[in-house]
Amino acid sequence: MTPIISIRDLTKTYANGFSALKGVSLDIEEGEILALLGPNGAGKTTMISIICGIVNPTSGVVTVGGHDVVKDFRQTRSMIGLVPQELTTDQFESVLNTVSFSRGIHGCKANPAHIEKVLKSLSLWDKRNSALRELSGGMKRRVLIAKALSHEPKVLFLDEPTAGVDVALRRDMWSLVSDLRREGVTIILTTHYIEEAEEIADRVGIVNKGELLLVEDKAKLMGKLGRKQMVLDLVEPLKSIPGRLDEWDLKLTSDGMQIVYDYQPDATPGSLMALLAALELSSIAVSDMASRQTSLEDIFVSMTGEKA
Ligand SMILES: Nc1ncnc2c1ncn2[C@@H]1O[C@H](COP(=O)(O)OP(=O)(O)OP(=O)(O)O)[C@@H](O)[C@H]1O
Repeated sequence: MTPIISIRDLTKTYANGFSALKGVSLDIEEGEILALLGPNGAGKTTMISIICGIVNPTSGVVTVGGHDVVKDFRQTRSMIGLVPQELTTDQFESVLNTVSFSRGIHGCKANPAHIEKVLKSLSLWDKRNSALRELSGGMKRRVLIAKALSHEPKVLFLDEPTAGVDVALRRDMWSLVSDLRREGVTIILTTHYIEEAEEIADRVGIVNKGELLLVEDKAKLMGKLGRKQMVLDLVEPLKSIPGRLDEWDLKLTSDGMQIVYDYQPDATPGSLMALLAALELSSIAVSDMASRQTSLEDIFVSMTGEKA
């Protein structure tokens, strides 16, 4: 399948000499949800801004729907909806005018029915005649999304869409994302909330210091890098782990009341059962046990050395 977005050897060096992107290549398939994760300053916004034609690349080629984002700017821009981090629109304009005007800017014919549908889906219809400055922060965010959807884009970029928004808006946003995806819209989001990426993305890309460290199907990534941890609560405190349990590489908590076992389920099938049997043979009684999957957060921290 031809990717809807193709990025080849993309670099960006800003005027002050700072190298924000150092050779990124990536294909984004039509209809997928891709989450780009990375610490502050990793280069995510720079990458999005280049695809959207707001920032010029230093070198490399980016195409959207087969069109070059620099040479065919108008064509590529009309296919894209961008929800930026901040509102930069005229604060005195009404919600309805702001969103309708945005559709016009992208060269689309007026379509009041579409604008009404978008405003209703974002619970903004009742506020359509209010000036932007009269809206709460969360409602302004909704306007940003409405603007991005005004011209029925094939690709939607959400740059930190849920930073600082309340639970209700976050929930609405993700249900909107699911609806759009069902309609075939390709969605690329940047987020610091890894649980969000874990929940909604098909693929996850990790960006750090201007490089794309990996991009991988989310389930595969979790399978490959994800590990499990089993915590066993002991009936009696243990001074040290007996030598006969060496093969499991166990850790004992400082109070001696828990044994922690890190393992990769696929790589060592049956090892958990064998461990339980060996514990019994060593007369170590277990009162309870719990397992936890290594999260995307753990994977992210291990790759970038930073918290998201
Ligand atoms: N106009 C500019 N001139 C110089 N440096 C810039 C400019 N814009 C961004 N940068 C730098 O490029 C780097 C990448 O910034 P970018 O906004 O792309 O990161 P990000 O991954 O989106 O970060 P965040 O998660 O904080 O939004 C940062 O170090 C930033 O300071």
